[in-house]
Amino acid sequence: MSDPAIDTGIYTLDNGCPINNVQGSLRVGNQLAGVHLIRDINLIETIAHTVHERIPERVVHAKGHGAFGTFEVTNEDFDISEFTDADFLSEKGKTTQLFSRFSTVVGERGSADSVRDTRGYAFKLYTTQGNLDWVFFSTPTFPIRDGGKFPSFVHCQKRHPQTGLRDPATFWDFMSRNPETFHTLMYIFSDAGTPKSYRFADIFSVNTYKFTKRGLLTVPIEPPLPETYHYVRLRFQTDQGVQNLNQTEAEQLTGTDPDAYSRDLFNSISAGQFPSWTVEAQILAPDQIAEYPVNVFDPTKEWPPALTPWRKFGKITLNTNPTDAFGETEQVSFNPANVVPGWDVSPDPILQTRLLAYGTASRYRLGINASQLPINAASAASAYNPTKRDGAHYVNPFIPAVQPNYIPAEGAPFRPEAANTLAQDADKWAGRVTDYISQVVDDDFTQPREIWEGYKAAGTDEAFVENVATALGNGVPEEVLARTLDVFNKIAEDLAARIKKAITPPPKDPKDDVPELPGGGGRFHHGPARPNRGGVGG
Ligand code: HEM
Repeated sequence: MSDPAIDTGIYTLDNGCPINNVQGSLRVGNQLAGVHLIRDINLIETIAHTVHERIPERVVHAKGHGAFGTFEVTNEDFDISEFTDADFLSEKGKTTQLFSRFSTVVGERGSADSVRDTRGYAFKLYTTQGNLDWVFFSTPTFPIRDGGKFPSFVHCQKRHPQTGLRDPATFWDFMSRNPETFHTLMYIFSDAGTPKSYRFADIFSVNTYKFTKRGLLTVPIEPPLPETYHYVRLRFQTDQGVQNLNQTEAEQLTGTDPDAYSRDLFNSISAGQFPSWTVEAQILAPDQIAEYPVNVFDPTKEWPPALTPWRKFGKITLNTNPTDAFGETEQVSFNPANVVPGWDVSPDPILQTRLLAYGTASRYRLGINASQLPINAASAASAYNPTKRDGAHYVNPFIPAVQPNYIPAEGAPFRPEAANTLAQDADKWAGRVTDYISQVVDDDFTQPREIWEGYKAAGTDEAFVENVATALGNGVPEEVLARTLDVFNKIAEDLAARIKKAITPPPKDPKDDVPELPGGGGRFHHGPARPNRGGVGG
Protein backbone atom coordinates (compact mmCIF):
# COMPACT_ATOMS: atom_id res chain seq x y z
CA MET A 1 0.00 0.00 0.00
CA SER A 2 1.28 3.45 -0.81
CA ASP A 3 -0.97 5.58 1.38
CA PRO A 4 1.05 6.62 4.49
CA ALA A 5 -2.08 6.69 6.69
CA ILE A 6 -2.90 3.10 5.75
CA ASP A 7 0.75 2.01 5.99
CA THR A 8 1.07 3.14 9.58
CA GLY A 9 -2.14 1.41 10.63
CA ILE A 10 -2.87 4.31 12.96
CA TYR A 11 -6.56 5.23 13.23
CA THR A 12 -7.63 8.63 14.48
CA LEU A 13 -10.58 10.61 15.72
CA ASP A 14 -12.19 13.01 13.23
CA ASN A 15 -9.75 15.69 14.38
CA GLY A 16 -6.75 13.54 13.56
CA CYS A 17 -5.88 12.55 17.10
CA PRO A 18 -4.44 8.98 17.09
CA ILE A 19 -6.35 6.36 19.09
CA ASN A 20 -5.11 3.00 20.17
CA ASN A 21 -8.26 0.86 20.41
CA VAL A 22 -10.56 1.77 17.55
CA GLN A 23 -13.23 -0.85 18.31
CA GLY A 24 -12.97 -0.82 22.09
CA SER A 25 -15.13 1.33 24.35
CA LEU A 26 -14.48 3.03 27.64
CA ARG A 27 -16.36 1.27 30.42
CA VAL A 28 -16.35 1.35 34.19
CA GLY A 29 -14.60 -1.87 34.92
CA ASN A 30 -12.93 -3.96 32.27
CA GLN A 31 -15.85 -6.32 31.82
CA LEU A 32 -18.97 -6.99 29.73
CA ALA A 33 -21.20 -5.79 32.54
CA GLY A 34 -19.52 -2.35 32.83
CA VAL A 35 -21.42 0.83 31.86
CA HIS A 36 -20.11 3.11 29.09
CA LEU A 37 -18.71 6.61 29.53
CA ILE A 38 -19.86 9.71 27.70
CA ARG A 39 -16.21 10.77 27.41
CA ASP A 40 -15.69 7.90 24.93
CA ILE A 41 -15.23 10.26 22.00
CA ASN A 42 -14.29 7.54 19.52
CA LEU A 43 -17.40 5.43 20.22
CA ILE A 44 -19.70 8.45 20.02
CA GLU A 45 -18.12 9.67 16.78
CA THR A 46 -18.10 6.31 15.00
CA ILE A 47 -21.65 5.34 15.99
CA ALA A 48 -22.90 8.83 15.09
CA HIS A 49 -21.26 8.62 11.71
CA THR A 50 -22.88 5.30 10.94
CA VAL A 51 -26.37 6.40 11.87
CA HIS A 52 -25.97 9.59 9.79
CA GLU A 53 -24.60 7.89 6.69
CA ARG A 54 -27.81 7.83 4.64
CA ILE A 55 -28.94 10.78 2.56
CA PRO A 56 -32.34 11.00 0.83
CA GLU A 57 -32.42 8.72 -2.16
CA ARG A 58 -33.49 10.14 -5.50
CA VAL A 59 -37.30 10.28 -5.70
CA VAL A 60 -36.99 8.61 -9.11
CA HIS A 61 -33.94 6.79 -10.52
CA ALA A 62 -32.83 5.80 -6.99
CA LYS A 63 -31.01 2.64 -8.10
CA GLY A 64 -28.08 3.45 -10.35
CA HIS A 65 -24.53 2.63 -11.29
CA GLY A 66 -21.75 4.94 -12.49
CA ALA A 67 -18.73 4.97 -14.80
CA PHE A 68 -16.20 7.48 -16.14
CA GLY A 69 -15.48 7.82 -19.83
CA THR A 70 -15.07 10.10 -22.80
CA PHE A 71 -17.05 11.77 -25.54
CA GLU A 72 -15.22 12.18 -28.84
CA VAL A 73 -16.27 14.20 -31.89
CA THR A 74 -16.15 11.90 -34.93
CA ASN A 75 -18.16 13.95 -37.47
CA GLU A 76 -18.79 10.74 -39.39
CA ASP A 77 -21.84 12.00 -41.27
CA PHE A 78 -21.51 15.78 -40.96
CA ASP A 79 -19.61 18.57 -39.20
CA ILE A 80 -21.53 19.22 -35.99
CA SER A 81 -19.74 22.54 -35.42
CA GLU A 82 -21.73 24.03 -38.31
CA PHE A 83 -24.69 24.11 -35.96
CA THR A 84 -23.30 25.04 -32.56
CA ASP A 85 -20.77 27.22 -30.80
CA ALA A 86 -20.17 24.53 -28.17
CA ASP A 87 -16.42 24.33 -27.84
CA PHE A 88 -16.38 20.60 -27.06
CA LEU A 89 -17.97 20.01 -30.47
CA SER A 90 -15.69 22.40 -32.34
CA GLU A 91 -13.46 19.91 -34.16
CA LYS A 92 -13.17 16.29 -35.13
CA GLY A 93 -11.13 14.25 -32.66
CA LYS A 94 -11.83 16.57 -29.73
CA THR A 95 -12.33 14.51 -26.56
CA THR A 96 -14.20 15.48 -23.38
CA GLN A 97 -14.09 13.62 -20.06
CA LEU A 98 -17.43 12.55 -18.60
CA PHE A 99 -19.08 10.75 -15.72
CA SER A 100 -22.21 8.69 -16.35
CA ARG A 101 -24.88 7.15 -14.15
CA PHE A 102 -27.30 4.52 -15.45
CA SER A 103 -30.46 3.76 -13.53
CA THR A 104 -33.85 2.17 -13.35
CA VAL A 105 -36.61 4.68 -12.76
CA VAL A 106 -39.24 3.54 -10.32
CA GLY A 107 -37.71 1.19 -7.75
CA GLU A 108 -36.03 2.20 -4.53
CA ARG A 109 -32.26 2.26 -4.11
CA GLY A 110 -32.13 -1.45 -3.23
CA SER A 111 -34.42 -2.60 -6.03
CA ALA A 112 -33.54 -4.97 -8.86
CA ASP A 113 -31.95 -3.86 -12.13
CA SER A 114 -33.84 -6.19 -14.46
CA VAL A 115 -37.42 -5.12 -13.75
CA ARG A 116 -39.55 -3.86 -16.63
CA ASP A 117 -38.84 -0.14 -16.82
CA THR A 118 -37.32 2.65 -18.83
CA ARG A 119 -33.61 3.05 -18.07
CA GLY A 120 -32.13 6.42 -17.24
CA TYR A 121 -28.80 7.29 -18.86
CA ALA A 122 -27.20 10.43 -17.46
CA PHE A 123 -23.88 11.93 -18.56
CA LYS A 124 -21.93 14.87 -17.14
CA LEU A 125 -19.49 16.26 -19.69
CA TYR A 126 -16.73 18.30 -18.08
CA THR A 127 -16.26 20.84 -20.90
CA THR A 128 -13.99 23.87 -20.81
CA GLN A 129 -17.11 26.07 -20.96
CA GLY A 130 -18.83 24.44 -18.00
CA ASN A 131 -20.46 21.11 -17.28
CA LEU A 132 -23.06 19.91 -19.77
CA ASP A 133 -25.50 17.28 -18.52
CA TRP A 134 -27.24 14.85 -20.84
CA VAL A 135 -30.06 13.29 -18.80
CA PHE A 136 -31.53 10.77 -21.19
CA PHE A 137 -33.60 7.60 -21.50
CA SER A 138 -33.67 4.17 -23.16
CA THR A 139 -36.96 4.97 -24.91
CA PRO A 140 -37.31 7.55 -27.71
CA THR A 141 -40.35 9.11 -26.06
CA PHE A 142 -41.67 10.13 -22.63
CA PRO A 143 -45.15 9.03 -21.50
CA ILE A 144 -46.55 12.51 -20.73
CA ARG A 145 -46.29 16.01 -22.20
CA ASP A 146 -47.80 18.10 -19.38
CA GLY A 147 -45.36 18.76 -16.54
CA GLY A 148 -48.25 19.08 -14.09
CA LYS A 149 -49.06 15.38 -14.58
CA PHE A 150 -45.61 14.32 -13.38
CA PRO A 151 -46.47 13.81 -9.66
CA SER A 152 -49.45 11.55 -10.49
CA PHE A 153 -47.48 9.79 -13.16
CA VAL A 154 -44.75 8.97 -10.63
CA HIS A 155 -47.07 8.17 -7.71
CA CYS A 156 -49.21 5.71 -9.69
CA GLN A 157 -46.08 3.59 -10.08
CA LYS A 158 -44.83 3.97 -6.53
CA ARG A 159 -46.15 2.39 -3.33
CA HIS A 160 -49.83 2.73 -2.52
CA PRO A 161 -50.35 5.31 0.26
CA GLN A 162 -52.46 2.92 2.34
CA THR A 163 -50.91 -0.48 1.80
CA GLY A 164 -47.33 0.57 1.09
CA LEU A 165 -47.40 -1.92 -1.80
CA ARG A 166 -46.73 -1.50 -5.50
CA ASP A 167 -50.07 -1.87 -7.24
CA PRO A 168 -50.62 -2.67 -10.95
CA ALA A 169 -54.16 -1.28 -10.62
CA THR A 170 -52.93 2.27 -9.95
CA PHE A 171 -50.42 1.95 -12.79
CA TRP A 172 -53.02 1.00 -15.41
CA ASP A 173 -55.61 3.35 -13.93
CA PHE A 174 -53.38 6.38 -14.54
CA MET A 175 -52.09 5.19 -17.91
CA SER A 176 -55.52 4.40 -19.33
CA ARG A 177 -56.85 7.78 -18.20
CA ASN A 178 -53.89 9.44 -19.96
CA PRO A 179 -53.63 7.55 -23.26
CA GLU A 180 -50.79 9.70 -24.55
CA THR A 181 -48.66 7.41 -22.34
CA PHE A 182 -49.32 4.39 -24.56
CA HIS A 183 -46.74 5.32 -27.18
CA THR A 184 -43.98 4.89 -24.59
CA LEU A 185 -45.74 1.80 -23.14
CA MET A 186 -45.44 0.20 -26.58
CA TYR A 187 -41.67 0.25 -26.02
CA ILE A 188 -41.64 -0.63 -22.34
CA PHE A 189 -43.85 -3.67 -22.73
CA SER A 190 -41.74 -4.99 -25.57
CA ASP A 191 -38.66 -6.92 -24.50
CA ALA A 192 -36.77 -3.61 -24.76
CA GLY A 193 -38.29 -2.96 -21.31
CA THR A 194 -35.94 -5.64 -19.98
CA PRO A 195 -32.57 -5.19 -21.73
CA LYS A 196 -29.81 -7.76 -21.23
CA SER A 197 -27.96 -5.10 -19.26
CA TYR A 198 -27.27 -1.38 -19.41
CA ARG A 199 -24.67 -1.89 -22.16
CA PHE A 200 -27.14 -3.35 -24.64
CA ALA A 201 -29.66 -0.52 -25.03
CA ASP A 202 -29.85 2.56 -27.22
CA ILE A 203 -30.16 5.94 -25.53
CA PHE A 204 -32.40 8.89 -26.53
CA SER A 205 -32.53 12.55 -25.55
CA VAL A 206 -36.36 12.31 -25.77
CA ASN A 207 -36.72 16.05 -25.29
CA THR A 208 -35.92 18.56 -28.01
CA TYR A 209 -32.85 20.73 -27.45
CA LYS A 210 -31.61 23.76 -29.32
CA PHE A 211 -28.21 24.31 -30.90
CA THR A 212 -27.21 27.94 -31.31
CA LYS A 213 -24.37 29.45 -33.28
CA ARG A 214 -23.14 32.98 -33.33
CA GLY A 215 -19.41 32.69 -32.91
CA LEU A 216 -18.13 33.36 -29.40
CA LEU A 217 -17.47 37.03 -28.87
CA THR A 218 -14.70 38.17 -26.63
CA VAL A 219 -15.34 41.81 -27.62
CA PRO A 220 -18.74 43.30 -28.48
CA ILE A 221 -19.46 43.74 -32.19
CA GLU A 222 -22.10 46.21 -33.43
CA PRO A 223 -24.44 45.20 -34.92
CA PRO A 224 -24.25 41.72 -33.34
CA LEU A 225 -23.75 38.79 -35.67
CA PRO A 226 -27.06 37.08 -36.51
CA GLU A 227 -27.57 33.98 -34.47
CA THR A 228 -28.62 30.77 -36.14
CA TYR A 229 -30.39 28.04 -34.26
CA HIS A 230 -31.64 24.52 -34.88
CA TYR A 231 -33.78 22.05 -32.97
CA VAL A 232 -32.06 18.82 -32.12
CA ARG A 233 -32.76 15.38 -30.76
CA LEU A 234 -30.02 12.89 -29.93
CA ARG A 235 -29.73 9.13 -30.08
CA PHE A 236 -26.77 7.01 -28.92
CA GLN A 237 -26.74 3.64 -30.66
CA THR A 238 -25.15 0.91 -28.59
CA ASP A 239 -22.05 -0.52 -30.28
CA GLN A 240 -22.70 -3.73 -28.33
CA GLY A 241 -25.93 -4.24 -30.32
CA VAL A 242 -29.39 -4.09 -28.80
CA GLN A 243 -30.00 -7.26 -26.75
CA ASN A 244 -33.00 -7.92 -24.55
CA LEU A 245 -34.23 -10.49 -22.06
CA ASN A 246 -37.63 -12.04 -22.35
CA GLN A 247 -39.97 -11.73 -19.39
CA THR A 248 -39.03 -15.11 -17.89
CA GLU A 249 -35.30 -14.46 -18.17
CA ALA A 250 -35.73 -11.03 -16.61
CA GLU A 251 -37.73 -12.41 -13.71
CA GLN A 252 -35.12 -15.08 -13.06
CA LEU A 253 -32.34 -12.49 -13.07
CA THR A 254 -34.33 -10.30 -10.68
CA GLY A 255 -34.31 -13.22 -8.25
CA THR A 256 -30.78 -14.48 -8.71
CA ASP A 257 -28.87 -11.20 -9.04
CA PRO A 258 -30.78 -7.96 -8.42
CA ASP A 259 -27.59 -5.99 -9.22
CA ALA A 260 -26.95 -7.82 -12.49
CA TYR A 261 -26.82 -4.77 -14.81
CA SER A 262 -24.58 -2.80 -12.47
CA ARG A 263 -22.28 -5.80 -12.00
CA ASP A 264 -22.12 -6.36 -15.74
CA LEU A 265 -21.08 -2.76 -16.36
CA PHE A 266 -18.46 -2.86 -13.62
CA ASN A 267 -17.05 -6.21 -14.75
CA SER A 268 -16.91 -5.33 -18.43
CA ILE A 269 -14.96 -2.14 -17.69
CA SER A 270 -12.64 -4.00 -15.28
CA ALA A 271 -11.99 -6.56 -18.01
CA GLY A 272 -11.09 -3.81 -20.51
CA GLN A 273 -14.21 -4.40 -22.60
CA PHE A 274 -15.19 -0.74 -22.74
CA PRO A 275 -18.83 -0.23 -23.75
CA SER A 276 -19.42 2.44 -26.34
CA TRP A 277 -22.26 4.22 -28.10
CA THR A 278 -22.36 6.03 -31.47
CA VAL A 279 -23.82 9.50 -31.03
CA GLU A 280 -26.28 10.77 -33.64
CA ALA A 281 -28.48 13.81 -34.11
CA GLN A 282 -31.74 14.65 -35.83
CA ILE A 283 -31.60 18.34 -36.72
CA LEU A 284 -34.43 20.63 -37.83
CA ALA A 285 -34.24 24.26 -38.91
CA PRO A 286 -36.84 26.58 -37.34
CA ASP A 287 -38.60 27.15 -40.66
CA GLN A 288 -39.24 23.39 -40.95
CA ILE A 289 -41.29 23.00 -37.82
CA ALA A 290 -44.56 24.69 -38.82
CA GLU A 291 -45.28 22.10 -41.55
CA TYR A 292 -43.73 19.17 -39.69
CA PRO A 293 -46.15 16.21 -39.24
CA VAL A 294 -45.69 16.13 -35.47
CA ASN A 295 -45.26 18.89 -32.92
CA VAL A 296 -41.48 18.89 -32.52
CA PHE A 297 -41.80 19.94 -28.89
CA ASP A 298 -44.06 17.01 -27.95
CA PRO A 299 -41.90 14.41 -26.15
CA THR A 300 -44.60 11.75 -26.57
CA LYS A 301 -43.84 11.81 -30.31
CA GLU A 302 -40.90 10.67 -32.41
CA TRP A 303 -39.49 12.67 -35.29
CA PRO A 304 -39.94 10.33 -38.27
CA PRO A 305 -36.43 9.25 -39.33
CA ALA A 306 -37.65 9.01 -42.93
CA LEU A 307 -38.11 12.79 -42.84
CA THR A 308 -35.26 13.66 -40.49
CA PRO A 309 -32.50 11.07 -40.61
CA TRP A 310 -30.19 10.32 -37.69
CA ARG A 311 -26.69 11.51 -38.52
CA LYS A 312 -23.55 10.38 -36.70
CA PHE A 313 -21.16 12.86 -35.11
CA GLY A 314 -19.65 11.37 -31.97
CA LYS A 315 -18.68 8.43 -29.79
CA ILE A 316 -19.10 7.79 -26.08
CA THR A 317 -16.81 5.23 -24.44
CA LEU A 318 -16.89 4.18 -20.79
CA ASN A 319 -13.43 3.16 -19.64
CA THR A 320 -13.04 3.66 -15.88
CA ASN A 321 -15.02 2.37 -12.91
CA PRO A 322 -15.85 4.70 -10.03
CA THR A 323 -13.51 4.55 -7.07
CA ASP A 324 -16.19 5.54 -4.55
CA ALA A 325 -19.81 4.51 -5.14
CA PHE A 326 -21.21 7.04 -2.66
CA GLY A 327 -18.82 9.91 -3.38
CA GLU A 328 -19.32 9.64 -7.12
CA THR A 329 -22.42 7.68 -8.16
CA GLU A 330 -24.66 8.75 -5.27
CA GLN A 331 -23.43 12.33 -4.91
CA VAL A 332 -23.42 13.13 -8.59
CA SER A 333 -26.25 15.47 -9.48
CA PHE A 334 -27.48 15.82 -13.06
CA ASN A 335 -29.63 18.62 -14.39
CA PRO A 336 -30.83 19.38 -17.94
CA ALA A 337 -30.43 23.05 -16.96
CA ASN A 338 -26.65 22.50 -16.97
CA VAL A 339 -26.04 23.75 -20.50
CA VAL A 340 -23.04 25.36 -22.21
CA PRO A 341 -22.73 28.06 -24.89
CA GLY A 342 -24.20 26.77 -28.14
CA TRP A 343 -26.39 24.19 -26.37
CA ASP A 344 -29.76 25.38 -25.18
CA VAL A 345 -33.20 24.19 -24.17
CA SER A 346 -36.33 24.26 -26.35
CA PRO A 347 -39.93 25.07 -25.38
CA ASP A 348 -40.63 21.32 -24.94
CA PRO A 349 -42.96 21.49 -21.90
CA ILE A 350 -41.47 18.46 -20.18
CA LEU A 351 -37.98 19.85 -20.59
CA GLN A 352 -39.17 23.20 -19.23
CA THR A 353 -40.60 21.42 -16.18
CA ARG A 354 -37.38 19.50 -15.71
CA LEU A 355 -35.48 22.79 -15.52
CA LEU A 356 -37.21 23.37 -12.17
CA ALA A 357 -37.11 19.82 -10.86
CA TYR A 358 -33.49 18.76 -10.85
CA GLY A 359 -32.01 21.82 -9.14
CA THR A 360 -34.46 21.60 -6.29
CA ALA A 361 -33.92 17.82 -6.06
CA SER A 362 -30.20 18.43 -5.81
CA ARG A 363 -30.61 21.10 -3.12
CA TYR A 364 -32.81 18.76 -1.07
CA ARG A 365 -30.66 15.67 -1.55
CA LEU A 366 -27.16 17.16 -1.37
CA GLY A 367 -27.49 20.75 -0.20
CA ILE A 368 -27.03 24.19 -1.70
CA ASN A 369 -23.35 23.63 -2.40
CA ALA A 370 -23.82 20.35 -4.30
CA SER A 371 -22.05 21.87 -7.29
CA GLN A 372 -18.86 22.14 -5.21
CA LEU A 373 -18.67 18.37 -4.62
CA PRO A 374 -15.74 17.07 -6.67
CA ILE A 375 -17.90 14.87 -8.95
CA ASN A 376 -20.18 17.83 -9.77
CA ALA A 377 -17.65 20.66 -9.80
CA ALA A 378 -16.92 22.57 -12.97
CA SER A 379 -13.31 23.50 -13.52
CA ALA A 380 -12.21 26.56 -11.53
CA ALA A 381 -11.82 28.42 -14.80
CA SER A 382 -15.41 27.85 -15.87
CA ALA A 383 -17.35 28.27 -12.58
CA TYR A 384 -17.35 31.78 -11.17
CA ASN A 385 -19.91 33.77 -9.22
CA PRO A 386 -18.74 35.19 -5.88
CA THR A 387 -22.27 36.35 -4.99
CA LYS A 388 -23.03 32.68 -4.33
CA ARG A 389 -21.46 32.36 -0.91
CA ASP A 390 -21.82 30.36 2.26
CA GLY A 391 -24.45 27.66 2.93
CA ALA A 392 -23.94 24.20 4.38
CA HIS A 393 -20.72 22.43 3.41
CA TYR A 394 -19.37 25.47 1.57
CA VAL A 395 -15.84 25.20 0.31
CA ASN A 396 -14.51 28.51 -0.99
CA PRO A 397 -13.92 27.75 -4.67
CA PHE A 398 -12.73 31.21 -5.68
CA ILE A 399 -9.26 32.10 -6.75
CA PRO A 400 -8.09 34.28 -5.11
CA ALA A 401 -10.19 33.19 -2.11
CA VAL A 402 -10.85 36.72 -0.82
CA GLN A 403 -13.21 38.53 -3.20
CA PRO A 404 -16.19 40.87 -2.81
CA ASN A 405 -19.55 39.09 -2.55
CA TYR A 406 -21.41 41.71 -4.61
CA ILE A 407 -21.20 43.04 -8.15
CA PRO A 408 -20.09 45.33 -9.56
CA ALA A 409 -17.31 45.80 -7.06
CA GLU A 410 -13.80 47.11 -6.93
CA GLY A 411 -11.49 44.18 -7.63
CA ALA A 412 -14.24 41.94 -9.06
CA PRO A 413 -14.38 42.56 -12.80
CA PHE A 414 -17.62 41.82 -14.62
CA ARG A 415 -17.58 41.56 -18.40
CA PRO A 416 -21.04 40.57 -19.66
CA GLU A 417 -19.96 40.82 -23.28
CA ALA A 418 -17.62 37.82 -22.90
CA ALA A 419 -20.42 35.29 -22.74
CA ASN A 420 -23.37 34.89 -25.05
CA THR A 421 -25.26 31.89 -23.75
CA LEU A 422 -28.36 33.50 -22.41
CA ALA A 423 -28.85 36.34 -24.89
CA GLN A 424 -30.89 34.36 -27.36
CA ASP A 425 -32.20 36.17 -30.40
CA ALA A 426 -34.05 32.93 -31.05
CA ASP A 427 -36.37 33.30 -28.08
CA LYS A 428 -38.75 36.21 -28.37
CA TRP A 429 -41.96 35.38 -26.55
CA ALA A 430 -45.04 37.48 -25.99
CA GLY A 431 -48.58 36.35 -25.43
CA ARG A 432 -51.50 35.75 -23.15
CA VAL A 433 -51.01 33.49 -20.15
CA THR A 434 -53.11 30.34 -20.55
CA ASP A 435 -53.85 27.51 -18.14
CA TYR A 436 -53.23 24.79 -20.69
CA ILE A 437 -53.43 21.01 -20.60
CA SER A 438 -52.92 18.92 -23.71
CA GLN A 439 -55.80 16.90 -25.17
CA VAL A 440 -55.48 13.41 -26.60
CA VAL A 441 -56.48 13.18 -30.28
CA ASP A 442 -56.63 10.34 -32.81
CA ASP A 443 -53.18 11.14 -34.09
CA ASP A 444 -51.75 10.21 -30.69
CA PHE A 445 -52.36 6.59 -31.69
CA THR A 446 -50.66 6.80 -35.10
CA GLN A 447 -47.08 6.21 -33.95
CA PRO A 448 -48.09 3.46 -31.45
CA ARG A 449 -49.94 1.75 -34.34
CA GLU A 450 -46.79 1.94 -36.48
CA ILE A 451 -44.82 0.34 -33.64
CA TRP A 452 -47.40 -2.48 -33.35
CA GLU A 453 -47.22 -3.11 -37.12
CA GLY A 454 -43.42 -3.16 -36.77
CA TYR A 455 -43.62 -5.81 -34.03
CA LYS A 456 -45.83 -7.96 -36.22
CA ALA A 457 -43.38 -7.63 -39.10
CA ALA A 458 -40.44 -8.46 -36.81
CA GLY A 459 -42.23 -11.34 -35.05
CA THR A 460 -41.97 -9.71 -31.61
CA ASP A 461 -45.74 -9.16 -31.35
CA GLU A 462 -46.37 -12.31 -29.28
CA ALA A 463 -43.84 -11.25 -26.61
CA PHE A 464 -45.44 -7.81 -26.43
CA VAL A 465 -48.96 -9.24 -26.02
CA GLU A 466 -47.76 -11.67 -23.34
CA ASN A 467 -45.86 -8.96 -21.43
CA VAL A 468 -48.91 -6.68 -21.35
CA ALA A 469 -51.27 -9.54 -20.51
CA THR A 470 -49.08 -10.61 -17.61
CA ALA A 471 -49.09 -7.11 -16.18
CA LEU A 472 -52.82 -6.64 -16.72
CA GLY A 473 -53.74 -10.05 -15.34
CA ASN A 474 -52.32 -9.13 -12.01
CA GLY A 475 -55.15 -7.83 -9.88
CA VAL A 476 -56.27 -4.95 -12.12
CA PRO A 477 -59.98 -4.14 -11.49
CA GLU A 478 -62.47 -4.78 -14.32
CA GLU A 479 -63.13 -1.09 -14.92
CA VAL A 480 -59.44 -0.24 -15.29
CA LEU A 481 -58.93 -3.30 -17.46
CA ALA A 482 -61.80 -2.30 -19.75
CA ARG A 483 -60.50 1.24 -20.08
CA THR A 484 -56.99 -0.02 -20.82
CA LEU A 485 -58.23 -2.42 -23.51
CA ASP A 486 -60.21 0.45 -24.98
CA VAL A 487 -57.00 2.43 -25.45
CA PHE A 488 -55.23 -0.56 -27.02
CA ASN A 489 -58.26 -0.87 -29.30
CA LYS A 490 -57.71 2.68 -30.52
CA ILE A 491 -54.14 1.72 -31.38
CA ALA A 492 -55.23 -1.43 -33.24
CA GLU A 493 -58.26 -3.68 -32.92
CA ASP A 494 -56.24 -6.88 -33.36
CA LEU A 495 -53.85 -5.75 -30.61
CA ALA A 496 -56.68 -5.26 -28.11
CA ALA A 497 -58.29 -8.55 -29.10
CA ARG A 498 -55.08 -10.49 -28.64
CA ILE A 499 -54.35 -8.94 -25.24
CA LYS A 500 -57.92 -9.67 -24.14
CA LYS A 501 -57.62 -13.28 -25.25
CA ALA A 502 -54.29 -13.67 -23.46
CA ILE A 503 -55.75 -12.55 -20.15
CA THR A 504 -59.07 -14.41 -20.38
CA PRO A 505 -59.11 -17.14 -17.70
CA PRO A 506 -59.40 -20.73 -18.88
CA PRO A 507 -62.49 -22.66 -17.69
CA LYS A 508 -62.30 -23.12 -13.93
CA ASP A 509 -61.15 -26.50 -12.60
CA PRO A 510 -62.33 -27.01 -8.98
CA LYS A 511 -59.10 -28.88 -8.18
CA ASP A 512 -57.22 -25.60 -8.70
CA ASP A 513 -58.96 -23.93 -5.75
CA VAL A 514 -56.30 -22.52 -3.46
CA PRO A 515 -56.69 -19.85 -0.77
CA GLU A 516 -56.24 -16.37 -2.23
CA LEU A 517 -53.42 -14.29 -0.76
CA PRO A 518 -54.30 -10.66 -0.01
CA GLY A 519 -53.36 -8.50 -2.97
CA GLY A 520 -51.11 -11.18 -4.43
CA GLY A 521 -53.14 -13.65 -6.43
CA GLY A 522 -53.37 -13.16 -10.15
CA ARG A 523 -56.94 -13.20 -11.48
CA PHE A 524 -55.99 -15.10 -14.53
CA HIS A 525 -53.94 -18.04 -15.67
CA HIS A 526 -50.68 -16.19 -15.21
CA GLY A 527 -50.73 -17.15 -11.54
CA PRO A 528 -49.52 -15.15 -8.56
CA ALA A 529 -48.38 -11.56 -8.68
CA ARG A 530 -45.02 -11.33 -10.36
CA PRO A 531 -42.12 -9.43 -8.84
CA ASN A 532 -40.93 -7.99 -12.13
CA ARG A 533 -42.97 -4.82 -11.83
CA GLY A 534 -41.27 -1.88 -13.33
CA GLY A 535 -42.24 1.59 -14.33
CA VAL A 536 -42.13 3.99 -17.14
CA GLY A 537 -39.87 6.79 -16.26
CA GLY A 538 -39.41 10.09 -14.56
C1 HEM B 1 -41.61 16.54 -15.95
C2 HEM B 1 -40.73 15.59 -16.25
C3 HEM B 1 -39.65 15.15 -15.32
C4 HEM B 1 -39.40 15.50 -14.03
C5 HEM B 1 -40.16 16.47 -13.15
C6 HEM B 1 -38.23 14.74 -13.61
C7 HEM B 1 -37.66 14.79 -12.36
C8 HEM B 1 -36.57 14.07 -11.93
C9 HEM B 1 -36.02 14.12 -10.61
C10 HEM B 1 -36.54 14.96 -9.45
C11 HEM B 1 -34.96 13.29 -10.59
C12 HEM B 1 -34.04 13.01 -9.40
C13 HEM B 1 -32.86 13.96 -9.45
C14 HEM B 1 -31.95 13.85 -8.27
O1 HEM B 1 -32.39 13.51 -7.18
O2 HEM B 1 -30.75 14.17 -8.44
C15 HEM B 1 -34.83 12.73 -11.91
C16 HEM B 1 -33.84 11.89 -12.30
C17 HEM B 1 -33.63 11.50 -13.60
N1 HEM B 1 -34.42 11.82 -14.68
FE1 HEM B 1 -36.08 12.88 -14.68
N2 HEM B 1 -37.78 13.98 -14.66
C18 HEM B 1 -38.62 14.19 -15.72
C19 HEM B 1 -38.51 13.67 -16.99
C20 HEM B 1 -37.42 12.99 -17.43
C21 HEM B 1 -37.13 12.69 -18.81
C22 HEM B 1 -37.99 13.09 -20.00
C23 HEM B 1 -35.93 12.04 -18.83
C24 HEM B 1 -35.15 11.51 -19.99
C25 HEM B 1 -35.19 12.02 -21.21
C26 HEM B 1 -35.47 11.92 -17.46
C27 HEM B 1 -34.30 11.32 -17.08
C28 HEM B 1 -33.85 11.25 -15.79
C29 HEM B 1 -32.65 10.54 -15.41
C30 HEM B 1 -31.70 9.79 -16.34
C31 HEM B 1 -32.52 10.71 -14.04
C32 HEM B 1 -31.43 10.11 -13.15
C33 HEM B 1 -30.26 11.07 -13.01
C34 HEM B 1 -29.21 10.45 -12.11
O3 HEM B 1 -28.70 9.38 -12.48
O4 HEM B 1 -28.90 11.05 -11.09
N3 HEM B 1 -36.39 12.51 -16.65
N4 HEM B 1 -35.83 13.21 -12.72
